[in-house]
Amino acid sequence: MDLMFNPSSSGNGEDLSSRRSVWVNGPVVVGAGPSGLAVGACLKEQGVPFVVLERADCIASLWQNRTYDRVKLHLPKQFCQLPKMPFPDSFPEYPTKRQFIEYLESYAMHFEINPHFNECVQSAKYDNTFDLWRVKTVDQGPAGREIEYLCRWLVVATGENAECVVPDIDGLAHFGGKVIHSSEYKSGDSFRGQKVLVVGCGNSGMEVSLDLSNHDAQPFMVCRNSVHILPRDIMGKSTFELAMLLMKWIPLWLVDKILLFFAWVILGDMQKYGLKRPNPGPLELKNEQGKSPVLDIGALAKIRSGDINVVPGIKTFYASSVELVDGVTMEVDSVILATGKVSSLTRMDIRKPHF
Ligand SMILES: NC(=O)C1=CN([C@@H]2O[C@H](COP(=O)(O)OP(=O)(O)OC[C@H]3O[C@@H](n4cnc5c(N)ncnc54)[C@H](OP(=O)(O)O)[C@@H]3O)[C@@H](O)[C@H]2O)C=CC1
Ligand SMILES: O=C(O)C(=O)Cc1c[nH]c2ccccc12
Repeated sequence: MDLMFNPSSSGNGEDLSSRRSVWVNGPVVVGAGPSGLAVGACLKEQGVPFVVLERADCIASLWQNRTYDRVKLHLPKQFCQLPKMPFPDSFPEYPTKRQFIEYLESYAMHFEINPHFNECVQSAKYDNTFDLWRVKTVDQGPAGREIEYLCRWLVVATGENAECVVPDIDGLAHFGGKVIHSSEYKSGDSFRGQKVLVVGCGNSGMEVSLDLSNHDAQPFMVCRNSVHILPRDIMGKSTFELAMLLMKWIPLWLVDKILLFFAWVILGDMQKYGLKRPNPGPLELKNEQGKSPVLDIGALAKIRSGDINVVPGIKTFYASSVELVDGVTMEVDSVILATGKVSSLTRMDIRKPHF
């Protein structure tokens, strides 16, 4: 039987060398992003042994490898800090990418969380016979070694942004220019002087378009549908904080009306620029469809000034141009797909216990 309990590892899953099955005397946590680290810190404080499995070669790989250089948290730091260790006082209200990563690294070090890197979870199945989880991983290295972790508890902390959404748009394969997903975008520096089609108008599409414009590129941002744009701050307070505060006292629909009133006063009517608002309010939309409102950090001013152009949905790509649903065809040099990300839960085969 390949089930090998390993008392010498004292439940921390070390000393695996050639073994294929490892007993973890506590939970297995999948993912070493902010949530996985937070779970690890809380378990550590309680003296519960655990193992964190991470497919990348570092903690917080989304932040380290799949965000652009100038990104900042767009919610104030008090809403983004992890349990038991606040952000340093010296950090600004909206920490930069570098600061956030620095904080997460010192957090992992402080709580002595040492994830098993380069181990990608393929499946997690609950074995009703033995009353334990069987978590299968594949090493991301060339050997592709497989390990099965056996544990009684499983924490999946793989986040909502694990996999890039790359839509199948007509003709895109024939487009001759550069095509990247927004998660590969680092800076507008390499797009100077180019006409760049940014597909999608969520927070990524808006922020990438702003960054492109700040680097003397000419962004065209596709808004095929509608989007809620809110100011990041309202009268010196973050919109998020204001929304959370109001929600304690008044119903969600009324908070939505208040947010939209402030958005209208501060940002004006954006419809004339091709940015229609969805019918449900911003909080209702987030609650019911998980769609985040855009928090404006400067893109709207660029849209108003004509430095960023909003265009409708895409019909077809050609070798060096794109045809839009309104019949207009325009030459573009590059395409950035700011079309979102999804959780990796559907890729992982997770079977819960049946009682
Ligand atoms: N500074 C920060 O903190 C930042 C935070 N984020 C967060 O990351 C998460 C992901 O954001 P983001 O990457 O913007 O993804 P989103 O899922 O929020 O937005 C995707 C956008 O792509 C559009 N889209 C998808 N497919 C197509 C298509 N085939 N043609 C045209 N448009 C298309 C969607 O339009 P439709 O609505 O019609 O489907 C939508 O506008 C969010 O929670 C966001 O708040 C992102 C960037 C910066
Ligand atoms: O950061 C995100 O992805 C969000 O969705 C933030 C968010 C959720 N609900 C809000 C209400 C007002 C402002 C921001 C948000």
